[in-house]
Amino acid sequence: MEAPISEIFCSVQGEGPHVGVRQAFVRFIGCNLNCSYCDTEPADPSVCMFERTPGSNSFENIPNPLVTSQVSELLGNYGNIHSVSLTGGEPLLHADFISKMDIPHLLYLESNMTLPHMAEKIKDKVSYVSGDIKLIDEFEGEDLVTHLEQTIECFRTLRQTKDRECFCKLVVTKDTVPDDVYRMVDAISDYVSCVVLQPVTQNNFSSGIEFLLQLQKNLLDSVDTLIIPQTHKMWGCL
Ligand SMILES: C[S@@+](CC[C@H](N)C(=O)[O-])C[C@H]1O[C@@H](n2cnc3c(N)ncnc32)[C@H](O)[C@@H]1O
Ligand SMILES: Nc1nc2[nH]cc(C(=O)O)c2c(=O)[nH]1
Ligand code: SF4
Ligand SMILES: [Mg+2]
Repeated sequence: MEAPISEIFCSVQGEGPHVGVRQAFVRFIGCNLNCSYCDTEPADPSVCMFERTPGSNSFENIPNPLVTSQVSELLGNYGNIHSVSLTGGEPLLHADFISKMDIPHLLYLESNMTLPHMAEKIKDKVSYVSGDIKLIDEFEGEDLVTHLEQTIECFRTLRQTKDRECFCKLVVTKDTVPDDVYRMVDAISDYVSCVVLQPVTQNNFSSGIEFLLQLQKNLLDSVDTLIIPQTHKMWGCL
């Protein structure tokens, strides 16, 4: 089983309720969405950039695609990691690969939650689910209804259980519509431990602090709600 991977590195989780834990990251190539705010540039698909020494900014180029045993071997270079973040791009596009991974670490899935059938394939392999609600202007009309239904189905499939932590992240921009947030959070609140409002990181987003605090105040009536920015960008780690 093989997959195209853009980078493998060891850093510190910069987002969500586990900010600060030491994690290895496996970033898969390819995404089924096109979020205007996406901070992940399309990589050179021919190579996987592997940072052997965490924080060294020194990368080895490994030809793509990689097989699962290669990923296991590369991850063996990192000690004392809390979990392995499977991200991208959209990792659920590579659910078959993920289902075949065999590593002695907990798996932390970072997903846009739009591929419920793929989620079904790995629901018993992942210990942490960081699921986004994508309130993006890519969808309208019937497509929007389908998108939101698939998101809810994904959260239902990957919901919090005694063996799997599941929380929701929602990137807040100046275009975020409060009622859309309240409606979607209400639909998935039974499946998650908490909701994280993640301020978009981009040059022109006005601080929006009052807006964020109002959203949090209203969401706290129904679900634990945190405001956590992308912290890795504050100190420049990967
Ligand atoms: C790059 S995505 C990859 C995983 C998956 N495709 C997703 O969107 O959840 C990882 C996380 O970064 C967040 N993100 C991407 N660009 C961002 C930005 N400009 N500001 C804040 N969060 C951002 C996404 O919302 C997601 O929670
Ligand atoms: N440090 C760090 N934390 C992260 N949390 C989610 C990330 C992602 O791109 O999926 C990410 C990332 O790219 N770097
Ligand atoms: S789903 Fe994730 S990787 Fe895909 S465009 Fe949106 S933020 Fe970027
Ligand atoms: Mg990132």
